[in-house]
Amino acid sequence: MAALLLRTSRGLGACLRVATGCPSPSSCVVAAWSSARWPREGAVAWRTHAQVRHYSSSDKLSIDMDDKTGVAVLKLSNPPVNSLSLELLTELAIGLDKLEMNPSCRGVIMTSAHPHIFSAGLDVSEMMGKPTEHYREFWRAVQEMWLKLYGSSLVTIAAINGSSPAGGCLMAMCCDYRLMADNPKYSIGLNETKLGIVAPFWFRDTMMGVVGTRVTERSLQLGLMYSPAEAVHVGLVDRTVPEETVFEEARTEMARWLKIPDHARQITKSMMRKTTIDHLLAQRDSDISNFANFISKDSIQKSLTAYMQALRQPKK
Ligand SMILES: CCCCCCCC/C=C\C/C=C/C(=O)SCCNC(=O)CCNC(=O)[C@H](O)C(C)(C)COP(=O)(O)OP(=O)(O)OC[C@H]1O[C@@H](n2cnc3c(N)ncnc32)[C@H](O)[C@@H]1OP(=O)(O)O
Repeated sequence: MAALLLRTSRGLGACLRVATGCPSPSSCVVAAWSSARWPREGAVAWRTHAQVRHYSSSDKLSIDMDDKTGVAVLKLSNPPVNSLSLELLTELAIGLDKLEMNPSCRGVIMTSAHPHIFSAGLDVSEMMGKPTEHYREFWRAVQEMWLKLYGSSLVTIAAINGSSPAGGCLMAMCCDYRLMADNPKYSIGLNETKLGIVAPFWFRDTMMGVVGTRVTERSLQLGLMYSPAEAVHVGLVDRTVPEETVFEEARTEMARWLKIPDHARQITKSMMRKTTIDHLLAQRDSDISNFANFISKDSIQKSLTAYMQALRQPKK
C-alpha cells in the first residue's frame, strides 16, 4: 500500500523512477515503461471480482474498467461543454494514474458523455480574473493531465463524438489513435491564437508528433479548426466513422491494438514520446511561471474577456 500511495501521490514519472531505481526523469523513461506493468503489490488494491468496475468518484468523469477485456472507458461528463476545469483536470490525472496502476488494464477509450461536444478545451473562466497562485495551480494541473495521458503506457484511443477545440484537441492528440464522428458540424484543432493566446511548446510538440511540422506551423499560427474530413486529410484524425458507430469502432480498433504484445508496443511508444515528455519535465516550473505571467497581463485578460463575450452572443 505504501508503494501505491507513493505512486499515486507523486505521479507516474516519479513513481516509475522509484520502481526502476532511476535517478532522473530524463534517463529512465524507456526502462520505466518497460517495467511499469510489473509492480503488482500496490495494484492489488484495484483488483475486483466484478467484471466491470466503476473507478471515478467524480460526477464530471466516469471511468468503467472491464477486467475481462482489459479495456477502460473514460467519459467526460462536465456539462454544458466538457470544459477542463481545475477539478476535472485533477480527476483526469488521478483516474489515468489508477488505470496505469491496474495490472488488468491494457487500454483506455476516451470519449464524451454528451453528444456534440468532445471537450471545449481548457475552462477559460479558470484563466480570467484570478490570483496568480490560482493560475499556477491550474497550469500545473494541465501539465499533470498531459503527462499522464501523453505518457500513458496503455493503448489510448479517442472516440471523438463532437467538437474538440484547443485543450480538447490536445487530449485527443495525446491518444494513440483518433476516430471522429463524420458530422460536418463538428470541428477540431488548436485555435489558441484566435483567443489571443499562445499554445505552449508541449502543445506544439504533441501536434507535430501527429501531423508534422508544416501542418502544425500553419494550424497554430492561423488557429485552424478542421472539419472531420479535413482533419483526416491533414492526419489530425485517423479516420471518420458514422456518428452512431464511433464508440463501437473505437472498441474494434482497440482490439486490433491489443493484439500487439504490450512490452514491445510500450517501449516503442516511449521511444517516440520520451524527448517531448523530458522537455516539459525539465522545464515544468518555468513553464508554469511563463503561463502565470502571460495570462495575468492586462492585454491577455482583455482578449479572453472579448472572446468569452463573443461566444455568448446568439449564434447566427
Ligand atoms: C510566451 C509564451 C507563454 C506561454 C503561455 C501559454 C498560454 C497558453 C494558455 C492556454 C492554452 C489554452 C488552451 C485552451 O483550451 S483555451 C479554450 C479554447 N476553447 C475554445 O475556444 C472553445 C470555445 N467554445 C466553443 O467553441 C463552443 O462553445 C463549442 C463549439 C465548444 C460548443 O458550442 P455550443 O454547443 O454552441 O455551446 P456554447 O458556445 O453556447 O457554449 C455553452 C456555454 O459554455 C461556455 N463555454 C464554451 N466553451 C468554454 C470554455 N472553453 N471555457 C469556459 N466556458 C466555455 C459558453 O460561454 C457558454 O456559456 P453560457 O453562455 O454562460 O451558457
